[in-house]
Amino acid sequence: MDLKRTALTTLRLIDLTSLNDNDTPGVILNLCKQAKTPFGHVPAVCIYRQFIPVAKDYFVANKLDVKIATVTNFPHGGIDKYLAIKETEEAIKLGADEVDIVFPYQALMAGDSAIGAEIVKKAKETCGDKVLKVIIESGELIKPELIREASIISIENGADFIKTSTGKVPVNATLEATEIMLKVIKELNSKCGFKAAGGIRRVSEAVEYLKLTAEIMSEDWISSDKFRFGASSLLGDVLDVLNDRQSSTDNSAY
Ligand SMILES: O=C[C@H](O)COP(=O)(O)O
Repeated sequence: MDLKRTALTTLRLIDLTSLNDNDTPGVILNLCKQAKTPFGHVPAVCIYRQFIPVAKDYFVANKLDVKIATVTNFPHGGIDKYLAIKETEEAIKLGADEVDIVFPYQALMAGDSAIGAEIVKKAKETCGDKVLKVIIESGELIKPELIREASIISIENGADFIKTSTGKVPVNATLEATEIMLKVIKELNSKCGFKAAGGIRRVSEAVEYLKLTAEIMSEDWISSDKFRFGASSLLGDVLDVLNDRQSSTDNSAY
């Protein structure tokens, strides 16, 4: 696939993200305006839940089918299940189409796998037919066996997607974690999707994730109902490539 086609594929997989403490309704409105480009629109925006109404109003008024994702139990993946579920309920009430919940990864590292299973199960019950993505924070889990375990627990308890990272820790999406997570999805013969998030800023990086995913799952598997990039600045590079401003560092394609 040439670089432009790869950029177009990438565009159709981006959860365009703004999760900053200084976000305002104006910042989020601006993000929503960027969701539609001359080359098509991204599948979703990912924002804090207090901004869901702003985004919803904008997409409804502009008749745009861009999903609204938000985050809960974010970013630390605490073990307070009541809080995690209350936040998830609030998100759904506010109109979220997709909830990205942080798995209690620190509890798992300390040997407690039960709380993760419980939170994911209850969160999926709360989401109903809305999409639940479970952020396992693979860069903190570090060990392959823990990344595997968090992925398995999430999938077995109802995750619609497993997601690498919050974007708020030193190590975010990596190809190593991606390989482990995709192999779990495959092994379990699961319908679960995958989201690589945090630190992916260029088409030349995105292409490596697409190549790996095509190798493990197949090229046909890669569509927005199964694969997403969570990214705050990847769209800029995608548009540079599509507009012939070709800023992506190399000519990788897959
Ligand atoms: O879920 C998405 C991440 O928070 C975005 O991270 P990024 O700002 O490094 O692209």
